[in-house]
Amino acid sequence: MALSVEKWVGFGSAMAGFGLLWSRMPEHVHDEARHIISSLVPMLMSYFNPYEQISISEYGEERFRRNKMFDAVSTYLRSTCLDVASNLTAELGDKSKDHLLINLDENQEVVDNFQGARMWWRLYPKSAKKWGATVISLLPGDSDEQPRCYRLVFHQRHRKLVLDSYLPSVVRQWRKLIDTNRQRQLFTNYSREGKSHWINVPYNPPATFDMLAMDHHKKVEIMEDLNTFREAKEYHSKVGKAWKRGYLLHGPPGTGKSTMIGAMANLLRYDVYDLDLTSIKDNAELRKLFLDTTDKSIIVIEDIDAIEVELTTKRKGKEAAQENSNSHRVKIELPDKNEDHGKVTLSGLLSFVDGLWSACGSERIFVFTTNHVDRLDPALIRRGRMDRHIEMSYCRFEAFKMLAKSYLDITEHSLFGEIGQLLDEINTTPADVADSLMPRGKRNGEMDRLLDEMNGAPADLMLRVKRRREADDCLAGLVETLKTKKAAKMKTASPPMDSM
Ligand SMILES: Nc1ncnc2c1ncn2[C@@H]1O[C@H](COP(=O)(O)OP(=O)(O)OP(=O)(O)O)[C@@H](O)[C@H]1O
Ligand SMILES: [Mg+2]
Repeated sequence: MALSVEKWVGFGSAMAGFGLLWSRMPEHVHDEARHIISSLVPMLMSYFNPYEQISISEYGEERFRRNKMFDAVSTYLRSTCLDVASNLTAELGDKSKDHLLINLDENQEVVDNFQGARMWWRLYPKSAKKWGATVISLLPGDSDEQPRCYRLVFHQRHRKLVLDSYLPSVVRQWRKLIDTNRQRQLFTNYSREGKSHWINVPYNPPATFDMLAMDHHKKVEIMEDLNTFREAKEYHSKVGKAWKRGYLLHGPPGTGKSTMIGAMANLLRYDVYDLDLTSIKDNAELRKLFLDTTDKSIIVIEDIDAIEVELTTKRKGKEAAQENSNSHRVKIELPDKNEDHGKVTLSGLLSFVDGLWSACGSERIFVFTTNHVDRLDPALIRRGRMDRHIEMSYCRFEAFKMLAKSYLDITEHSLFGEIGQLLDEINTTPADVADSLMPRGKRNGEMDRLLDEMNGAPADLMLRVKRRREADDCLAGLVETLKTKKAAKMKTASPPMDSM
């Protein structure tokens, strides 16, 4: 069938050539005959060549810009038609060290079926010449050095199907595939010659919601909220709301706020933009940075309280400001009269969170973190602006059990009761507990002796014994740490003897 498609297309080219020849010799032919033959040529052409084709060049109109449709077709064919192809190419992808990228080789033809219609695809090499036939060409110019291009051949009765359904479905599937396979990026802003830019690095945060130690119901609620947000494109357009969501994560240092951001990025597979306000000159720069962010991203401003303190001090007057003058806090200020020129202002920031500019771009999540929620300006945290306020708190027994499962792979132990009680009595952060649960690999004479005695036992049994011993050590160490903290707390709580 492939051959016959080529034959028909070739025949069409011959007919087209004939039509061209005819148009070049008008003076030798009677006008009326010329008119009849000219109108017959297209009919003959479509009779003899019922196939049409679409070319999708590797580069767009301006030559230097890659044609995304070409990439869409490559990805689509890779996922649907490789099984039937005999000539393939292989290269190492940049996603991971062993990630193989298999593609169709040049000149390899494959057939795809779409709603009962057959589609013939072929990748033409760089210097391929144009075909004749009826061409809807996306290929620019007439230069001999044509870039590589895919040619899609289909029966002319399927033209509408191809243009209205088939190609859009190729693009849809491509977007879905790149969404799941894409390497996520972590962006941060920096300033060069007075201008702000984003730089990025590949981002694979290790944190997941599974390993996040916090109240289970709260965790499930947050995950559901994020999943609902991701699916809520139509809802947002129906109610006329920008498709964005604001989270305020608050709690003492080491309670998992940054870890939660990584877990969110993992769950949604979004990029993260870590916005450093200290290096932004003014609102115009801030706007530029926001406009440079992409959809499906989390925009993070950490320690927003540092900004708010400055804001509050400015409003409270110079005295209070002086107290904080040697702090490293960010200069975000309310626009005093006409003073907003040359500064990043709170209103400038808020215009992106839920003001006029928030409608630019969609599927964005804003996350602000703070250690001091009480210091924040109500304007920043009012409901509707920050959709959810999530408190990350000290480690209690339930959170501890999650950490023990992640770090030591245990769900019960004789010390659990004592640890639970101590955690109720003193405020310890999950970061501190996690630190105690990390096996230090320190030498343990008793364990070495035991393992020596077990010499010759199955390897997995030895490993289990080793793990169990490590867990014993870590939990005993945690009990010690917690007891020391409790003693210190009691000492500060009770008045010194000489004051009695
Ligand atoms: N809730 C938690 N669940 C699991 N691990 C946690 C949790 N909280 C803290 N950790 C551990 O402690 C480390 C520090 O936590 P993280 O940086 O997320 O705290 P934070 O709340 O962002 O602190 P800060 O306010 O100082 O920025 C993490 O790398 C993680 O290993
Ligand atoms: Mg943090």
